[in-house]
Amino acid sequence: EVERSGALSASPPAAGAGPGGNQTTAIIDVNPPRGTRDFPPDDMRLRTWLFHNFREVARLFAFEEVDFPVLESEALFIRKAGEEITEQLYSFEDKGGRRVALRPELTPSLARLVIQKGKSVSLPLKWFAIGQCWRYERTTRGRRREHYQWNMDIIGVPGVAAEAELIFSIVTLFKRLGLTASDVGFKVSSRKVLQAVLQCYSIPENLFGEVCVIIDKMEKIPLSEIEEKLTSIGISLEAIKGLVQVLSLKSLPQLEELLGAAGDAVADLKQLFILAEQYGYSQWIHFDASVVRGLAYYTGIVFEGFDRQGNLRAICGGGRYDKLLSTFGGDDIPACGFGFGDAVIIELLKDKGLLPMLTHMVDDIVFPLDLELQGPAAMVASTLRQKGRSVDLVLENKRLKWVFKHAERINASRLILVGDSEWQRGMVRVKNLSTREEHDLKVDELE
Ligand SMILES: CC(=O)Nc1cnc2ccccc2c1
Repeated sequence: EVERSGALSASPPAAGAGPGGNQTTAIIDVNPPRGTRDFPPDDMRLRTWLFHNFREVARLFAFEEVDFPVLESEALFIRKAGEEITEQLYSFEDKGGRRVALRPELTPSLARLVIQKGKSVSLPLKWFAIGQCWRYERTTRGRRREHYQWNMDIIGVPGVAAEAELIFSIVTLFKRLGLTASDVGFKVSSRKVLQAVLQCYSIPENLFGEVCVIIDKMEKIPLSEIEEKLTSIGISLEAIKGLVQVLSLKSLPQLEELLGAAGDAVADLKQLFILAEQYGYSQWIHFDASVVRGLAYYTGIVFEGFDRQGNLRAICGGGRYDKLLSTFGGDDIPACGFGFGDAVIIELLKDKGLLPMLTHMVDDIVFPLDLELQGPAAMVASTLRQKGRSVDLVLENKRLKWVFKHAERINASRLILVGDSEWQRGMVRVKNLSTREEHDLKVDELE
């Protein structure tokens, strides 16, 4: 059992036999830091498979991949709306006295890059990124402190056609993973609904973000606490009643009745549902006024992907954020996007028996039958590699029994034996490991 007292053990053992002899070798905690994960081969294959599907969908939708530093200026994420994501910011002061943070999300970095690029990029932009995001979660909840997020963003398109396309890109991903509209769906609403209500109770615009963040906790904390938080930021009881009422609406016609067809909240939503019909994914989405999402910067359509069984947290979420770039000092550029985490989707696929069986596969094992043939064996390996075959070259003097066992473990298709008598004739012995058939081949006949 490895010492679990932090990274280096407090009481190192007596002088170890480490290099230099007289150093004491501290016991390193071989587990990753709390809330983080390693990706050994099996897990890495699953992650690579998932990210390959993210990238394939992005390619189908003609999005370009971008990336940013995992470390950003803290200022990028400081928002006064009480969001969990900013309260759990993984931030610190670096050796240059700068306030920096491990990014908790990708959207602010994307906004920063768009502004930085300014006129040198032509709108609209369709960019995507897959990046690790961090939070400093009090260990009491034992939740993960990092996850990978797939983000897709459309910058410069003011109309809901952008949101319709983004939601369809997620539908496309779900289909690729084997999920159907009976497994998952999207709840769709618009923050313009809340905006309309706040306006009719003449609540100041600057409270909008905060109200949304509080309302987003509706399902997580008791209504009394919601009311208390809203009251504490100056929202009248009457306005709170109005908010709660509008959030419980179950249909667009009901919403239209309450808000009137005038407000562009209803118009946006109607247009989005018409587009969804035309894309053919209507049965994947429905209006749900209670969807708010917990990020302060959303200004319009918001949506979240959920499992219809209702066992899991949201699979993904997104929306329109038309003001974010201008709050960073950029031009007033409309934008919308979503984030899709690497955790809930895997749990869902596990529940549905849809996880792929991924194994390490190698084309050829090359084995020199004795040490003098290591050189020729390496040449045979590189000939095969030049033809694009993956080759595991046996690097030590192993018994043939071990080589066969090893071939099984790595699912090799062929075993290439380099033996003295064959080599004298420029040949190697090729054993097909599934048919057991074997024959001698000239090296340059190998493919
Ligand atoms: C289920 C899960 O791992 N969630 C998770 C894990 N780490 C995060 C880190 C930053 C922001 C959100 C995060 C969300």
